[in-house]
Amino acid sequence: MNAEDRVIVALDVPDERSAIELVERLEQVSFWKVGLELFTSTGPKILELLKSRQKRIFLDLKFHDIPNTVAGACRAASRYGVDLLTIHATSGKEALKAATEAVQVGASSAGVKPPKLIAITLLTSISSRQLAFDLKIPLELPEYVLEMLLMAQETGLDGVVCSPQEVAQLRQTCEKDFLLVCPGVRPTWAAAKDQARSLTPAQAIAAGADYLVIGRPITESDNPELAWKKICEELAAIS
Ligand SMILES: O=c1ccn([C@@H]2O[C@H](COP(=O)(O)O)[C@@H](O)[C@H]2O)c(=O)[nH]1
Repeated sequence: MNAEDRVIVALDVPDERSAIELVERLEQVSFWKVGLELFTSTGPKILELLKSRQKRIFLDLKFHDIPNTVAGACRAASRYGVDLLTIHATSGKEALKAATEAVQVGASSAGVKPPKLIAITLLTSISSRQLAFDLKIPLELPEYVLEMLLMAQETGLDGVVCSPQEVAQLRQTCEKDFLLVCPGVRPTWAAAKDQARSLTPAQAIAAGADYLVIGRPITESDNPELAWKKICEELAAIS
């Protein structure tokens, strides 16, 4: 895979028009992430628009609910023929198992390939301090993230979302084909904003990430084409 095929750009915009404008500007981007804002605004139409342009799609709806409800949501989402789909690991083992089965059922009922189902371990906006003091989790952050990964592995998921800071440690615990997808990626020239556990694109890939999710450093740049080009050049330099 080319280095640039490992970059998923987060299409965090408010409506269909802004989304299409960006997709047309960044013609070379082959993998787009549709998240809560855009999907809530446009519904599944945005997925059809991306598919008609032969783009791969990460549908990042971060399901978090009881087993029966996440299973229903995963069945429905898997009918769209997307490539990646997310659920929170904190939904629990029963919900993760139910979701794993549901993606197969949903995809086969629509005659499409099932999405890779990946679990959010710990949002990349959460720091060690917040984990301890706000969420009251009595584990060190790397240990907590590892526990979430082990639960995802045990319940048959295809991978996890984690911060680039945990990737090297997690890679040692999982098979090569278990996906490690990293948001919280920041080139040296971009502001961290609300991301608490970041590394640069080159550092994240070198640490073992399969995919990087990058949004605002590209989409909020005055020159998104140049931002994309700089990230691709940074990755090409290490491959
Ligand atoms: O732990 C997580 C899970 C998902 N995200 C999503 O990734 C992008 C990151 O966007 P930036 O603009 O590069 O910060 C965004 O859509 C999040 O919803 C995450 O950041 N952390």
